[in-house]
Amino acid sequence: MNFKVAISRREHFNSAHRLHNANWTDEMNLKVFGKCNNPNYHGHNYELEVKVIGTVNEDTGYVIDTKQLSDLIKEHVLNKFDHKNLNLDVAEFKDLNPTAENIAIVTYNILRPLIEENYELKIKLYETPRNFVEYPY
Ligand SMILES: Nc1nc2c(c(=O)[nH]1)N=C([C@H](O)[C@H](O)COP(=O)(O)OP(=O)(O)OP(=O)(O)O)CN2
Repeated sequence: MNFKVAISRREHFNSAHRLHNANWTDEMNLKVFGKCNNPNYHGHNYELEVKVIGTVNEDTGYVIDTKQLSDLIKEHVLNKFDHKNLNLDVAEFKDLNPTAENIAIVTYNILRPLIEENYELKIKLYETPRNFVEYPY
């Protein structure tokens, strides 16, 4: 029997960032991004949920081992983002605004090749307890 199940792993990381569009004036940046444009950067305690949807393996009873999923996230995402300045330290955000939306897309693109091809992958990222994004939607 092919049972399709979604399994998720939650991790967290702390990063600094600044929302800024280099093609705009300072005034425009301040108008659009407000306090998030502060040149001194600011930090968030991000909560990351990685969901894998696939069929349950009859031998293991797993879609994917959560330990394996956690290790993948830690090695490939958290090592890159945790306790880093996203604008300055992370190559993916050199020319990309580190909004919650873009962090979720970058996370998806990092993990997608590492998850079995015929499994679905979904990212949910909480930037604050009240602001979160989902990709793909
Ligand atoms: N579409 C987006 N909008 C905003 C983003 C984003 O990434 N995508 N980011 C920010 C800020 O970086 C940050 O998330 C907002 O911080 P803050 O206002 O402190 O957070 P809260 O909304 O949770 O705090 P309140 O106290 O509820 O205002 C802004 N917009």
